[in-house]
Amino acid sequence: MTKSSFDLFKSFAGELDPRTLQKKFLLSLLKLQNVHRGSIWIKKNNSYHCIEAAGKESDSIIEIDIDADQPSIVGWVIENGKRTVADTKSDGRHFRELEDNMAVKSSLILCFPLFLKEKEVYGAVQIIDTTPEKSCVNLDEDYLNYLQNLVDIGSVALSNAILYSRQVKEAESLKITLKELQKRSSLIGHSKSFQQCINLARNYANSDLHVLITGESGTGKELIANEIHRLGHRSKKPFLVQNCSAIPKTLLESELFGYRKGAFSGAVRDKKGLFEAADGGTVFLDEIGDMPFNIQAAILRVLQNNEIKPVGANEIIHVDVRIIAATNRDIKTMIGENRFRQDLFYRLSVLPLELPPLRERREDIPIMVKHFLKQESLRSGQPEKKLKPDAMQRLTTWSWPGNVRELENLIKYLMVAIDSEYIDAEDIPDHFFEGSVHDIHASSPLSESGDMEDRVHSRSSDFQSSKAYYYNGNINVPEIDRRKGGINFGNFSWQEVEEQYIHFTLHKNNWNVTWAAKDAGVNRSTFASRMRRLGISRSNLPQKA
Ligand SMILES: Nc1ncnc2c1ncn2[C@@H]1O[C@H](COP(=O)(O)OP(=O)(O)OP(=O)(O)O)[C@@H](O)[C@H]1O
Repeated sequence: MTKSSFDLFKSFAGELDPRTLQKKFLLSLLKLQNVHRGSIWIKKNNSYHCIEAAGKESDSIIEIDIDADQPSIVGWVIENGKRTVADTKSDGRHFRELEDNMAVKSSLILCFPLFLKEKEVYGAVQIIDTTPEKSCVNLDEDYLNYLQNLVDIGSVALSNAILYSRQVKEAESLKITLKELQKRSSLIGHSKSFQQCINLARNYANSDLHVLITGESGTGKELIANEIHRLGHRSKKPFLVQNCSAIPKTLLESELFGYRKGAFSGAVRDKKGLFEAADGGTVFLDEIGDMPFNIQAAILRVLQNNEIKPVGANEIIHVDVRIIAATNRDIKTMIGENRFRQDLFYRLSVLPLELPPLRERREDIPIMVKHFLKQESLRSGQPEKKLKPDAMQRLTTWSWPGNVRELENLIKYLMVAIDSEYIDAEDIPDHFFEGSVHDIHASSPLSESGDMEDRVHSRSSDFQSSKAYYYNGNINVPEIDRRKGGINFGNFSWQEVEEQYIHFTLHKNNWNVTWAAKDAGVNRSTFASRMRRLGISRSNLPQKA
C-alpha cells in the first residue's frame, strides 16, 4: 500500500468531523492521481451541491449548485451510479460555465459515485486533470477499480460522519431545550387554592426539611414534589421516584436500600439502592401509606440519622437525601389502626402540603385543557384542537374523580379520536359521564352558557320536586337521595338520567323540540343531536297498554 492510500485510510478511520474528513479524503485521492484540482458534490433536492473543492481557484465553486436539469458530469455519475472519464473538450455532459471564471480549465475529469451503505448514490467525487496532454491521471482499469474501492470506503465514512454530526447538533439543541424546560414550571393552575400550594412549595424549596404531600390520586403530587426539588439547592442532583405500592415488599427494600452480592439467590453483584443513587438529591416516596411496616422503620433511620443498610450488608452507609413523601390515604386513621408508624408520620409531616382535588378548583379546568391540547399537539405533531364552549362547559361540570390525570387522558383521547379542529360536547365519550354522577350541582365557571348536565342540575328543583321521571306520560319513580356533596342517582347511569330528563322536558313541552330545548337551556341542535344519539323520538315510544 502506498503512503497516500495509507493516509486515505487513516483519514477514514480517525475523523468524525465531516468538513475535515471530506477535505482529507479529497486531497488523498488527488495525491493518488497526481493532480491538484478536484471536488465533492452531493445531491440536494433538484440540484447537485459542491461541498468541497481543492486546487487553484477552487474557492469559486464551493457551495455552488448545478441544476439537475443541466447536463453535468457529476449529475450523470450520481444518476447512473457509475464512474466515468470525460474529455472536457468533446464531452457533452461537461458543464463549462462552472469554469468560466477560472484561468486554467480542465482537460479531463475522472468522476466516482459516492455510495451509502445500502448502495444508494448520494454524491460524486471529481478528480480533474488540467494539463493539455491529459497525462497526469492514471486510467489503468485495475488502478481505477482499486481507487473505486477506496472511494467506496471513504464515502461510507463520510456519510456516517455527516449523520453523526447532524445527530450531535440535534442532541445539543435538545439539551438546550431540555435545560430551558427544566427552568420552567410545568404546573398549571391559577385558582386561589392551587396558587397557595405553589407558594407553599416555593417556601418549602428554601428549606431542607422533609415534606408530606397529601391529596387524591392524580392531583399532581409528584409534579409538586418535583417543583420543590427543582427550586431548591439540590436541583442539580437527582430527583428519584419510588412508588411504594406497586412493588412487592422484598423488592421494595432492595430497590430503596440496594443489596450486597449473595444477599439472596440472584444477587450476583452489589447493587446500589435509590437512596444511594440519589445522594445529594431528593427521593420522592409515592403512596407511602402502602409502605410495609418494617420498611417504615428503615425509612425512619434515614430521616433520623441519614443512614441506610443495604440488604445483606453488615455496614451502614451515610446518605444525604431529602425525602418528599406523598399519600392519598388517611394516614391518621392508619396510625390508629397500627398500620402506619406515628413517629414516621411526625418526622415526615414537618412540612405538610395538601393538594385540592380538581372539582374544588374548577376554574383551573379551561387553562389545563388548553395546556394539555397544546402539549399533545406538540407531542404528536398534529395541529392544535380547540374545545367549543359547550364541550368546555361539559368538562367544567364533571366531578373528575381521577383529577388532572383523568383530564389529561381525556384530552389525549380527543386529540386522537376526533378529526375536526373543533371539539363538540357530543365528541366527549359517554363513559366519562356514566355511572355515579358526582357533585353535579357544584358551581361551574361557565354556567352562563350551560350544557345539558348543567341544565339537569339547574332545573333539578323542578325535576326533583316531582320526585318523578316522566316517560310517555307514565311516571317512573326512581330513588333520588341527596348525599353529602352531591346527588345520588342510585343505580341509574348518566345516560339513563339524561334520557329521562329529555323525555321529561319533551313531555312537558308537548314534544315540541324547540320549546323543550329552550326549557332545557341548550340550543335546539344540541338537544336534537342528543335525542338522535339516545334514539329518542315520539315514534319510538312504547305504546300505552
Ligand atoms: N397542576 C398541574 N399542571 C399540569 N399537569 C398536571 C398538574 N397536576 C397534575 N398534572 C398531570 O397529571 C398527571 C398526574 O399527576 P401526578 O402523577 O403528579 O399526580 P399524583 O397525585 O402524584 O398521582 P398518584 O397519586 O396517582 O401518584 C401527570 O401527567 C401530571 O403531569
